[in-house]
Amino acid sequence: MIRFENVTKRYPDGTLAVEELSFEVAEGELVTLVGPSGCGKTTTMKMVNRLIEPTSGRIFVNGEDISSVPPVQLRLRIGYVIQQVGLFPHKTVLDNAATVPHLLGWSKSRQRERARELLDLVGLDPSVHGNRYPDQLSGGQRQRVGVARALAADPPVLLMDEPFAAVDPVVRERLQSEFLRLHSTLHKTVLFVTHDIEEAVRLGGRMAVFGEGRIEQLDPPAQILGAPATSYVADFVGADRGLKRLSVTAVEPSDLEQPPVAHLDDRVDKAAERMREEGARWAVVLDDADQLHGWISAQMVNDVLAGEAAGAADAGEGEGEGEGEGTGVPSDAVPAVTVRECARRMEAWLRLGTPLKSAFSVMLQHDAGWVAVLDEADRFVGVLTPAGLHEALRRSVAADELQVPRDEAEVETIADA
Ligand SMILES: Nc1ncnc2c1ncn2[C@@H]1O[C@H](COP(=O)(O)OP(=O)(O)OP(=O)(O)O)[C@@H](O)[C@H]1O
Repeated sequence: MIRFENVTKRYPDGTLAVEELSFEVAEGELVTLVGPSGCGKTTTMKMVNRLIEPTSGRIFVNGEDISSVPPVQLRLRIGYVIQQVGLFPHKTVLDNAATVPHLLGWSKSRQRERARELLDLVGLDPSVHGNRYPDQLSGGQRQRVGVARALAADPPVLLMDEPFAAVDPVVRERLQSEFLRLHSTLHKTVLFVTHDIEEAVRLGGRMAVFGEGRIEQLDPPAQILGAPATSYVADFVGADRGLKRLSVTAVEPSDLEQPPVAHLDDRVDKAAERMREEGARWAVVLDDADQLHGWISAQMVNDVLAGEAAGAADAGEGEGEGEGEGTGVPSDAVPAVTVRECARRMEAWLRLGTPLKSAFSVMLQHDAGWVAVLDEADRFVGVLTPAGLHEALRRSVAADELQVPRDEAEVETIADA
């Protein structure tokens, strides 16, 4: 959708901002451009809508060499969002959002309708915010209007230059999530410039790490963090790249452990037997529909059984029956207690595909040594433990290096030595 062919930009004062840049962004792809200040990210982006003309080389948008497309016409096809939104202060939010449809000569009612639709899409209520002026909005709301305006004429390409840099971290994270949601439904081709590696990692289907005037690596974030192509990239993404990688590595079935499973209506002594056989100290408890209910521990079961046995022994005293082993009562005198009566609820769960970072956060939040993992249909598929999480991360790095699926990557641990 966007293709750079040997593009160089030298400014009139001799500064070489971009040198022999060649790369391609596929239709519907979101590529983040990240790198230190002055490395040429903005120059690269502004050449796509001809705010800056290359010194040499060619740029294609949707197969068309843009040097032959008049800039104004080109810009109507390319949405553009910048850090200092640049909303017209004397125009209402609705009129700002309708800027491009207005330029395209749409009827007034169609412009309005589209502006309302877009405001809604970016999470602003048109009936509340539509008639306000930009200075009556928060910074985050202004950015949303900027995104709405860029999307109004449904351009296939979106250029975003540090669009969320001026808002506080909490609002930024929310805007990022909303933008990801938007991107997953609208499938625009997006070039997104940012200083912030976390943002580049979170948003980018691929991320382009810029060195001086050139791309050092253009790969999915997980690969950049796991297998940086050069020492420059490794330094740039930082020594904590393993931690950053947590947010782009998804929980997969091969990361999970399979503890014993008990159902609510099972007898606890049977569940205890299963735990004993598998050498486990606890079991996951599922309901009749195989959905997560919670857990039981061997200790909880033993306590219940001992309590029931003592009760039965009291009730049986003086009746002259034979004694059962250990508990002092006949085993068939122990009433059938079900798992339902001693299971505990478990709230710590997540879905397959959740990033490991969120999995870790759920573990910490629930103070749990494991979290249950469910599939799309809410069926229990296994548990993730802290050790499993660590191994998942290491295997995903190894898998990227070997270019194999994660479940085929093996890693050695000190415990194996
Ligand atoms: N109009 C200009 N004239 C001369 N040099 C320029 C001009 N605009 C940018 N540059 C230089 O070109 C280089 C690349 O600038 P550019 O703005 O593309 O970098 P950037 O990676 O976007 O930086 P930042 O993250 O700080 O915005 C820098 O050295 C910059 O000083």
